[in-house]
Amino acid sequence: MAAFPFRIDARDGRARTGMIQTPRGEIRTPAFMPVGTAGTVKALTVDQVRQAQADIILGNTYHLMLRPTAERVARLGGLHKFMRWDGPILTDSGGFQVMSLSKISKVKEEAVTFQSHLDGSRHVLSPERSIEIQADLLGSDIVMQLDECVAWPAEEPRAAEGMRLSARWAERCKAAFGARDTQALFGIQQGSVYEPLRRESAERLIEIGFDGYAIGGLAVGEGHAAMCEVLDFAPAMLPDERPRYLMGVGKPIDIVEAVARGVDMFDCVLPTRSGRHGQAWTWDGPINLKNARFAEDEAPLDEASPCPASSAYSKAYLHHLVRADEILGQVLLSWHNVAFFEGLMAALRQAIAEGRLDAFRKDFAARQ
Ligand SMILES: CNc1nc2c(CC[C@H]3O[C@@H](OC)[C@@H]4OC(C)(C)O[C@@H]43)c3nc(N)[nH]c(=O)c3cc2[nH]1
Repeated sequence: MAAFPFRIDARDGRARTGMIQTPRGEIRTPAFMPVGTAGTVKALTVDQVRQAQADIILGNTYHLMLRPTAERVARLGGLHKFMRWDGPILTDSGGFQVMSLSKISKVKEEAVTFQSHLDGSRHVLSPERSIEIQADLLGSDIVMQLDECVAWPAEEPRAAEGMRLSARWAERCKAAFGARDTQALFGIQQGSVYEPLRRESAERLIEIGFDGYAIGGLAVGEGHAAMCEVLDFAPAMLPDERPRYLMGVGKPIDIVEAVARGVDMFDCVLPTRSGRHGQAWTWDGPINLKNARFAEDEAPLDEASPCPASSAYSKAYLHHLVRADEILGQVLLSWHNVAFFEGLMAALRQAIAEGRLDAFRKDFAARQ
């Protein structure tokens, strides 16, 4: 197992900024990872994703094992070659998607069994099978353990049951992963909103030993305030010298507040999903280009941005594309949004490096 070197260059309170060194390139932290669920960051080419300043993207076991199947991706040279992305890829283990997407899923000690949401075919996802798919077949650089993300709200006994199953699966994932030295394996902390359970989860993961530690079980409907309450104690339970990844988060304000509480890595479908629906994220909060007020607004979304989608096209044109349901509207807004999220991360890294994160947070919150 390769503990990719993680260099922390500066700290501001609990926040850190630095860099994770991987065999396929560097990841500047705090980092935002665009989601490429089925082997594509939806509506964007990998060149546009790279130009938007993303260092790493996400792939997913659940989607790719169903279509085109992980074996086919392997026969075609692995996920990087298949989708022409030459930077690092992090893959999620599939547990979360089985629970949220598939039909008739059953969680047992041995494995999760489920029916495909595409054609109803039956599948089995065990810790060992998830590691095989991610590490051997897709060729992911950062592999996530298979876990059970318990739905929110969860009573403490149910949360404890899911957390302990995830801890046992963490052990099996570590054993299946073995001593690979060019790929990393991350454990996932569970325990819902309960501090004692989060602590037990962290202790069990540290005992097993991982290259990085994710905070799972959040961004599942609890809302911003409840998420921040958990983040007031959960990240600090994880090793300070390893990367901390908050799964599925989030809106810009969620990211800012989680960075301030010690989180280093984020993923969310929001920039691409909202872009496909006409929404553009800006420093003054989100706007929807479908709105008539943009019909003759000749200004671009952000003329200071290096991303052409943000600085070269008028809002009037984007308004037209969205109203006409033109594919280019989805492309340009997805591109702008990914560039905006990466620009937010760059601003956060700079604020931490200069010791002015609190001022940044206050100013950012006031403008949303
Ligand atoms: C949105 N809120 C949210 N997402 C979560 C995830 C999945 C994150 C995956 O879901 C997609 O984001 C919706 C992303 O696109 C793909 C590529 C499908 O994978 C990413 C989680 N994953 C695991 N293994 N365990 C968790 O406790 C967990 C919690 C989450 N909370």
